[in-house]
Amino acid sequence: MSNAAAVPTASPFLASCRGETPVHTPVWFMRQAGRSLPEYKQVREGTTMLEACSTPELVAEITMQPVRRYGVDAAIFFSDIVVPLAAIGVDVKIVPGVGPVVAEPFRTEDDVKRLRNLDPCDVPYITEAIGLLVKELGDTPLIGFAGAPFTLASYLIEGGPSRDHAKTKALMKSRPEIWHGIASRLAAICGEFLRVQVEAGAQAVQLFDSWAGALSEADYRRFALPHSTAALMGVAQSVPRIHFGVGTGHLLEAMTETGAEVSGVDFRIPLDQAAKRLPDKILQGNLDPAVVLADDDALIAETDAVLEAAKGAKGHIFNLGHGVLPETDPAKLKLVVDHVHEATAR
Ligand SMILES: O=C(O)CCc1c2[nH]c(c1CC(=O)O)Cc1[nH]c(c(CC(=O)O)c1CCC(=O)O)Cc1[nH]c(c(CC(=O)O)c1CCC(=O)O)Cc1[nH]c(c(CCC(=O)O)c1CC(=O)O)C2
Repeated sequence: MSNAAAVPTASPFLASCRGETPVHTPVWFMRQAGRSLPEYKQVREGTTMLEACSTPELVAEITMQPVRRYGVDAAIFFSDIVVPLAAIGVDVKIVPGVGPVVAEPFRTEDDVKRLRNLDPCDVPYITEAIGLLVKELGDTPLIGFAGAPFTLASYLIEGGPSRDHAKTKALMKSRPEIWHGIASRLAAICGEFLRVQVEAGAQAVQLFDSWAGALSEADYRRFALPHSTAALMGVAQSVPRIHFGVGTGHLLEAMTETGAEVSGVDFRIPLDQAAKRLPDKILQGNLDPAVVLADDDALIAETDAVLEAAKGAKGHIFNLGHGVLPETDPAKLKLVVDHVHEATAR
């Protein structure tokens, strides 16, 4: 970590990431920008997701929309986990209602060579968009992000979203040299994608291993952990790193071995249990995104339950336990932000 850690920060989010005591519990939401906001749908008219991600002015506007509307303590860069893959020439599309779809799945030794290193000049729009955002965000930190090697590899090998990741697991076990060839190249690509964002002004990063929960602990340690560790290594000495996965209650300890300073917890495990297992970790989460669709009383009660459960943690960043659901009413998220700030003001 750079010596910036020695200088107290005005940002409750960065203070929490560093284990310092913030003026209130910071709150932001995964997928806070995007389909749940009417203003997002307006600006996205007529552009594909990947076109939007490579248009700096659009990325900056979309990233700012939830910051303006909610007063969250951090912005997350509006991009997507497949952006670096498209940038190096992989034929990947994001199909609305489906997700990332890869035209020619990766399955053979020759396919490994299709993954070249990412160069900053492949993604000039990332540097430009973050340059615009840093100016507009002022004291609100920007979180950069990347998808983790296992999750990205699953999209490349399966050819799109998958429930059982069967082709990925079969390849792992029958051709481990192909698996590690693909995953190690993805780790280098992810690491460079994170580094470019930090270089441009992101003050924290999050590595999303959305599908790691599909692995047993033994398989996670053998096939995923080394590559997630490599992906995070590139920004280890510069900014706080958050590592999050879905359905990863059985992997909490193993995922901390990537070196990430903050552990993202999904909504399936209470934060007091996570705190007992990770006593020296800052925890992020973990309201169930579906609860945001409940009535206000239930929503506040569940928000208070998350805050109560987090009291035993070394530090807490309030978030959902997965991304904001597209059908979410923005007024509900505003209610959560204001309540968390009021309930935890020091
Ligand atoms: O249709 C649109 O307008 C774009 C939808 C959209 C995408 N990335 C996006 C957005 C904005 C938003 O979430 O509304 C934009 C996006 N994708 C992501 C992030 C980072 C974050 O979650 O805060 C963000 C930025 C969110 C923000 O700036 O607030 C990361 C992402 N994309 C993806 C994944 C892995 C996964 O969820 O499968 C993940 C990891 C996070 C997670 O687990 O939720 C892949 C992906 N990209 C995308 C989709 C949605 C496809 C669909 O259902 O239409 C999907 C698959 C899915 O979410 O089920 C496209």
